[in-house]
Amino acid sequence: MKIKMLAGKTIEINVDLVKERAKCNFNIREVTHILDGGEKNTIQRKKIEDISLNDGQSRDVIPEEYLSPKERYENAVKKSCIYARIIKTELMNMTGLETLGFNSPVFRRIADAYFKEVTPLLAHFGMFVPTIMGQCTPEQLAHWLPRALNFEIVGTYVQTELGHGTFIRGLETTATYDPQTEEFVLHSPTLSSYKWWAGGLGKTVNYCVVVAQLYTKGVCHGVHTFIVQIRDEETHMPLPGIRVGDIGPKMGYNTGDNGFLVFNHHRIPRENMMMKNAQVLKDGTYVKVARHEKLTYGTMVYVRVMLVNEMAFNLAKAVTIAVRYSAVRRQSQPKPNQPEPQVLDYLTQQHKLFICIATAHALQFTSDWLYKTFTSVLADIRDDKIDTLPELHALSSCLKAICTSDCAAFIEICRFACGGHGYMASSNLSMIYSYVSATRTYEGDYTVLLLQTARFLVKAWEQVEKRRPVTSTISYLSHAFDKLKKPWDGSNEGIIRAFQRVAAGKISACINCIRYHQKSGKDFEDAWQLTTIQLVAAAEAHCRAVIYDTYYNETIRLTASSSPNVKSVMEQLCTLYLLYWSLERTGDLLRFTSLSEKDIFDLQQRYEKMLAVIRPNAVGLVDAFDIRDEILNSTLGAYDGRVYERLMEEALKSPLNAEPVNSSFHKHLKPFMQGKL
Ligand SMILES: CCCCCCCCCCCCCC(=O)SCCNC(=O)CCNC(=O)[C@H](O)C(C)(C)COP(=O)(O)OP(=O)(O)OC[C@H]1O[C@@H](n2cnc3c(N)ncnc32)[C@H](O)[C@@H]1OP(=O)(O)O
Ligand SMILES: Cc1cc2nc3c(=O)[nH]c(=O)nc-3n(C[C@H](O)[C@H](O)[C@H](O)COP(=O)(O)OP(=O)(O)OC[C@H]3O[C@@H](n4cnc5c(N)ncnc54)[C@H](O)[C@@H]3O)c2cc1C
Repeated sequence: MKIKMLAGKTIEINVDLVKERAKCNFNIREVTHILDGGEKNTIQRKKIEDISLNDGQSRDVIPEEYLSPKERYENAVKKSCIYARIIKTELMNMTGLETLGFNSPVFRRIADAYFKEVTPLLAHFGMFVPTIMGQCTPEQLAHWLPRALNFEIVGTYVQTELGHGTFIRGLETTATYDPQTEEFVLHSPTLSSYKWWAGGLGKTVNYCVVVAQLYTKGVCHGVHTFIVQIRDEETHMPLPGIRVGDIGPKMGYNTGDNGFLVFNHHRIPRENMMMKNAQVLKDGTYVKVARHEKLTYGTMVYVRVMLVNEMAFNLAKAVTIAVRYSAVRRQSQPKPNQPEPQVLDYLTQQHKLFICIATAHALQFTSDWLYKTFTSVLADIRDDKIDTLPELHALSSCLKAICTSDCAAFIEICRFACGGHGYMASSNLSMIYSYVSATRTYEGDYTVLLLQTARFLVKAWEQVEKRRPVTSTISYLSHAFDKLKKPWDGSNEGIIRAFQRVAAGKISACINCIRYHQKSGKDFEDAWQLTTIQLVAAAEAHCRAVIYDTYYNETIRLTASSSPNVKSVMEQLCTLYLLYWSLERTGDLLRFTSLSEKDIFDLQQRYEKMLAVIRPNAVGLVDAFDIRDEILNSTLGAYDGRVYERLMEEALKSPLNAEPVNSSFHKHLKPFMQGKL
């Protein structure tokens, strides 16, 4: 151990980590600024973290794992109130911070210090408020938004039912307009129509956005959104006509009180229909306002966009833990009479971990780019231009699918990289994994969303065939008609072009397959179904080509004025990313490009050399994510590397250690061992 001063405090730091930090050849702060989107953002983030975390209010006295489900929930509610109060009273009003909004990634970061799992208010922040902002008329906005922002009401987003989550058009809850009383009657006609899953619904919220089939004058107009009060504002008792409760234990999100909701002819005022995109007049006349009917799905698009950023951060947390631990951990003896190496020195360990660092960068840059695209499409929609929406839907769908899926897979690899100790709850890797694993399913399942992107790609292909212009993210499709394969080019640009060729080749193969089935007498829907495995693969290939291109171009742009070593290390990571995926996808490259076996050999050599080049900077690179210990919440990943001390300290908190002999010994084990049971 070595003593070091950090933020005015004296702390002991593991010697190996001290050596690693001394080896780092680039300016860590500079990389932090790039990842934060500029030095100003870093300063602001740190200020917010200081305000929210320095007083220790985020910490639990007893680790959450030792609480009963009820206590865990109650503790999460208590801390949610502290967390929300800080955001509301101390942060949102600070000069320069007003524009951040609830869902700023900075606030999301702090939440991880407060909640090992999630806050029961997650859907209030993440879905209820954004739906109000996106689906209300100005008058409705003036009524509901201040109440929601001030937490006078807390809400959630209630869409999924027992019978349907994916197929929104198949939802069964009805909202039938009654012109006599100028009310909607909400009803759950079947067991499968019971609302299921919404976060915070079980016990926390008193309002919600409900997605239901709208009936007026005997006609069904499809799904629409309604603001529904479900609990009394004073007593919190469920209102008449409402049955509501918690759905029980889950793989994660256990402090999120996901709930069920059943309506028995529950009446709400006509004004509670969210009327920005469609209206029901007092006499029951239905008026469509929006030019695109899928604008009702706007909150889902928003959350899909936000989730890409969420993935970048969660992977950054996991790889910070795994890299620091791998620098501290020593194991085996490859050479006799030599000290045990740090496990980070094993090439296989570098193979597991450096791709995770690179992926966190790739997802961060892609998420920033996607968010900009999202805000520009929102501006278009405000100007009544809706032609950019399909591309945003296609992009946000595939990026949400691939980023959540890759992130979950890489977090699991981070756990593998930490051996047995990675399996300890106190490593925090299991919590991070269970949180991220759900993101692959919610807000649109992986396969379903990739098929949405595939639908867009197939249409785009038809445009390209007709020599019509297409948007920038699919402009590469036009090269698919080039007859000759270009010679293999292993430069970064060459690899990106090769993967665009792969994506175009896969889309082309899908088109051929659909047409083949149609020629053999199948209708389009059946031909589509018979091609779906390939369509998912094509959408994945397209998505990866978008990520490679974005990551590469953003790295060049963002490091244009960086110091030489920062520029180098960021470019090395980007190259590593491209080499990694080239080796992962040699089959595709052999099929669609002129890659040879010799080229694969070269790629492998370059990849392994790149691991060695990055090795001395590995700890510096995870330090550059600049994630405070309170947020990491990990015995293995803390900045000081006191891994074994922390593991032991945490173990001693187990209630089983409170007494030398547990009563079950005398009650069960002893009689059993003595043959008396
Ligand atoms: C937020 C801050 C923190 C973040 C983390 C915390 C998060 C908070 C916690 C969250 C916890 C979790 C919370 C939760 O989980 S909330 C529940 C989330 N649920 C889902 O995401 C359900 C997924 N299902 C769907 O989205 C739809 O039903 C799909 C898309 C599958 C089909 O739908 P449908 O059957 O109706 O449509 P269609 O297939 O006939 O296609 C018809 C046309 O519509 C176009 N289309 C479809 N969709 C969109 C769209 N969105 N924008 C623009 N266009 C769209 C489509 O391309 C097609 O176009 P075209 O080909 O005809 O031209
Ligand atoms: C932790 C968590 C929190 C959630 N929070 C909320 C919330 O706050 N509010 C809310 O409304 N909902 C919420 N949900 C629900 C979530 O949005 C749905 O579970 C999700 O959209 C998937 O829908 P599903 O459960 O109907 O899956 P299904 O659609 O039944 O999927 C089952 C399988 O069928 C496949 N499949 C389905 N349709 C197709 C198709 N057309 N083609 C090919 N394959 C298909 C899927 O790929 C999947 O493998 C939450 C879920 C979880 C896990």
